Amino acid sequence: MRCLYLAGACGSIGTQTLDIVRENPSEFKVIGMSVGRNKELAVRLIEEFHPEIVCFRENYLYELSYTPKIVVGDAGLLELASYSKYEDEVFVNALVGMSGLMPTISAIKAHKTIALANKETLVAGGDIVKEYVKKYNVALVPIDSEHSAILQCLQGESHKEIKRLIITASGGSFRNKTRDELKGVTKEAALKHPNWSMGAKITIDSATMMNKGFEVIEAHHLFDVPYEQIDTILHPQSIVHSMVEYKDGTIKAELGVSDMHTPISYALRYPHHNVQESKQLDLFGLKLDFMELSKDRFPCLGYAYYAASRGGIYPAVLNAANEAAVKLFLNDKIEFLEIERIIEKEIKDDKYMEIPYTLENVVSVSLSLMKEILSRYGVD
Ligand SMILES: NC(=O)C1=CN([C@@H]2O[C@H](COP(=O)(O)OP(=O)(O)OC[C@H]3O[C@@H](n4cnc5c(N)ncnc54)[C@H](OP(=O)(O)O)[C@@H]3O)[C@@H](O)[C@H]2O)C=CC1
Ligand SMILES: CC(=O)[C@@H](O)[C@H](O)COP(=O)(O)O
Ligand SMILES: [Mn+2]
Repeated sequence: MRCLYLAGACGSIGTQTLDIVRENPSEFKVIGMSVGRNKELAVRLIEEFHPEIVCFRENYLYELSYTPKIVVGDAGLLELASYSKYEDEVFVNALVGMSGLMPTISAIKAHKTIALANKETLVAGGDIVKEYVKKYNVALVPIDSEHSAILQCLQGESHKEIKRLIITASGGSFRNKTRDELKGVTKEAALKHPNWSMGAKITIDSATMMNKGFEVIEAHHLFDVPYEQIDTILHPQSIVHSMVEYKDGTIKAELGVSDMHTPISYALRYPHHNVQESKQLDLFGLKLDFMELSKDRFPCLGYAYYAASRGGIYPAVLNAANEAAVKLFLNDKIEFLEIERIIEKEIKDDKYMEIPYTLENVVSVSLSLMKEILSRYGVD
């Protein structure tokens, strides 16, 4: 029995993780969960899964039929991640944003396997997280669909044979628009992803292509592949979830329907696939297009490579500026194109070069930058 600690249980990845637990009660048990601001959903999930420890995002009064250990807020997330009683424990990080970094580190210190959806963890603190992974000798398994695909394509292969990783991108909600047509696009339109149903932040990240930039950084850390060997390609159907090209010309790809249950299930069972049948891809009539992904059309992708090349704290600055800018866009404070302008200004600023890359600095610089950008527009 794998014992799960699920942070972000009420979100898109969180609820899909719980679908898998619900269908496989002999394989998985939820020992802990963190719930969000949707009180009704939070209570429903707690009553259904009866975790021993629950982290509430805010300090409301909840009426429950039993008495779990209750913890609250950011400190509570760390308690949830550190709580440990069982043999085979997995911390599923389905939080969104910078809030995912410290709980990941606490869970590593508690010797838990990490099933990671929260890509911001690796964008902001990749090298530091990897040091902890090594020191505590835990497994870090990606949930993100592209990285799940790459992980599968790398099974049994040796690093020296890899030519490049090829990460596929759908193009997001505005993929058919020119840059001129992006002026004045609405939040409602931005939130309509063509292929995946996901939380609001990642859907906007997909529309700006920052999601792909983050995935390049995430892949670099997960698979120890240099940035020069990580490419992206436009693939509007999101059927090929990513590929690995080998030096002998072989390309391995992972294909499937656009359903996050599959990569979540693989991460929970790694290195095994689910033995029960789920949604199958219909190979007849399958149409697969691949096109160049232009950094002129999608500058955020270029910003991610640029921040990565600057190294040190710059990927954390990229992440924090993006997180604040997306929040402003979702709060109707800025236009869509302002997101990339806010990010560009920060990553081109030389002032961050003097800041040593430590965990403390990653957290403090990120939080103060987010606060500063939000305060420019009167948002907390
Ligand atoms: N959704 C997807 O298909 C995919 C997502 N990912 C990545 O997975 C992560 C989760 O994404 P997704 O599920 O879409 O996001 P959602 O917004 O749907 O869910 C995130 C959950 O985390 C909770 N949360 C956020 N911040 C905090 C905090 N500070 N303290 C406590 N709880 C918090 C939210 O609470 P509340 O309910 O109050 O908002 C919400 O329930 C992201 O990093 C995303 O990039 C990667 C690949 C695919
Ligand atoms: C499902 C998933 O992994 C998302 O990160 C997805 O990749 C978003 O799609 P695009 O960023 O390719 O639009
Ligand atoms: Mn992805």
